[in-house]
Amino acid sequence: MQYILAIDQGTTSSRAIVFGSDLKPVESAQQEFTQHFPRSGWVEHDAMEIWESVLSTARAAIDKAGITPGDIAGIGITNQRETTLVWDRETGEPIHNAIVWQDRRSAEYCRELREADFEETITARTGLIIDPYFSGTKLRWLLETVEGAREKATAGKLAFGTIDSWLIWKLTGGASHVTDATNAARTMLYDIAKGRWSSTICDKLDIPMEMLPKVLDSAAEFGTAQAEHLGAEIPILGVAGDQQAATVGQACFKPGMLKSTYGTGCFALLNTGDEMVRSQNRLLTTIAYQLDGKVTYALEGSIFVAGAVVQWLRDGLGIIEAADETQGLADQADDGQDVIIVPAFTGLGAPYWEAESRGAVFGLTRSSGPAEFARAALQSVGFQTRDLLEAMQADWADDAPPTLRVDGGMTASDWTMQFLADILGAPVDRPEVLETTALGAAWLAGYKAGLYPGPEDFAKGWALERTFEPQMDADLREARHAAWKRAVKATISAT
Ligand SMILES: Nc1ncnc2c1ncn2[C@@H]1O[C@H](COP(=O)(O)OP(=O)(O)O)[C@@H](O)[C@H]1O
Ligand SMILES: O=P(O)(O)OC[C@H](O)CO
Repeated sequence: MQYILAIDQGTTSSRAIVFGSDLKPVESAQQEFTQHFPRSGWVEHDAMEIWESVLSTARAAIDKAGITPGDIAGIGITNQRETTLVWDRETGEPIHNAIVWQDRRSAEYCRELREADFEETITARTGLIIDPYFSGTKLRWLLETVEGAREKATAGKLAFGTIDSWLIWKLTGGASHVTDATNAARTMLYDIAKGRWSSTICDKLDIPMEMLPKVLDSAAEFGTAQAEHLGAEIPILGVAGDQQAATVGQACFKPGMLKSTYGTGCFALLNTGDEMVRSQNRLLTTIAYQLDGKVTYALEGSIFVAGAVVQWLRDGLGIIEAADETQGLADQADDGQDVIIVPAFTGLGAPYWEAESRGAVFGLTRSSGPAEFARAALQSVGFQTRDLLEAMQADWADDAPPTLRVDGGMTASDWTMQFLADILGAPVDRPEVLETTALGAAWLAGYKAGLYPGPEDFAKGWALERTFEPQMDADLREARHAAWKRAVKATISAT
């Protein structure tokens, strides 16, 4: 038994990576799947398509690695978080498409909850703020909207899950309905201090608790994948939301360590140890990981659009064919123009939390073109990160600003990483392994299987590929950031 299979089910693609006993990736496979946008601000996924993409990438990675499935000691699953699914326990059929984390359809209900003065109750228990981002109000929408759903749910016939729960259910042939603490922490239904589902919140949102999964540690026995799926019975031993798995993969095990992941969105997590830091700056308090029954907390800043702005250049505007063309274009942009894109396509996340804002472009001239759009798109990611980190430093003031460890698909862009260092005025560390999300999930499973070392020795294996040092003049940096803040303000007031 010398391998671990990591399944990384992301917002735009599913990936499977086989890791060896030395924690190095052996082979991988990846598959994109369909994004459904039925209305403005709505985003859905077909849960069966997700399941099939996971199955086929997992099989392909095992095939490519040329290993015997029986030699896999365990499976680690990491997933896009908050995305909400309800399925029928008897038939195993989803009752509706999955409602994706980016989806804003429950914005109106969130406003009602806030107006009913329920935010304090939610924040005190879950560490979150009221926003359509989290699963709770999406789940309520499904129960209210899908015919017969509420009656069936009350009768215990329906199961709710985030994508980890769905994949475990499918892999185990319906034997396990479970999740881990990091995923539970994103539902807006879970009490992160008490470590259990909150009946107060479920009552208020009218969610029958019968439909909620059992919550386990991030390294635990989640069930056994049936042989018909991957060629052998394989235990599922590690589960974490993708941002938490990246925190683990970046070996941010000590309080004060910070990572930021650039995929579809961008998520910065600061390890706060056993302290549940309550943000004064509209950041989230969440669970970083739960090992051996012990919870480690984090402060999180969540940005909904990072790499997605590059996808928009490609799919929406058609000005590039591939993401990596953006940096060449950005280099050609006219220094005399200051085009700013505020990519609030699905509202603004931390620290603004403006669910109903939509994107805006500022500073256009007759000669603004693809190069200026590409530069503004990449810069928007740096600007948003600075807003997050400023909020984080205000909440975690007694320490020196931590070094930022970055990962995720977009960190392949040197241009973006250099601008990030410039606008932060601080160094940015990019590790050798950019697939830290999958690595984190693999480590959780391998740790549970006894194949991988404990956190301290695992952390020693973290290797730096490159540090981006800030080069921008300080006055220019502040002027640029001030222009961005004005653009955000104007975007919000245009809602
Ligand atoms: N060279 C690049 N320059 C800019 N953006 C990139 C580059 N490569 C990938 N991206 C962006 O990174 C994202 C993919 O990252 P990934 O970590 O796979 O995301 P996810 O897990 O959310 O599906 C896409 O949104 C893509 O546009
Ligand atoms: O799929 P990603 O990597 O953009 O991550 C999505 C997050 O988990 C949403 O909270």
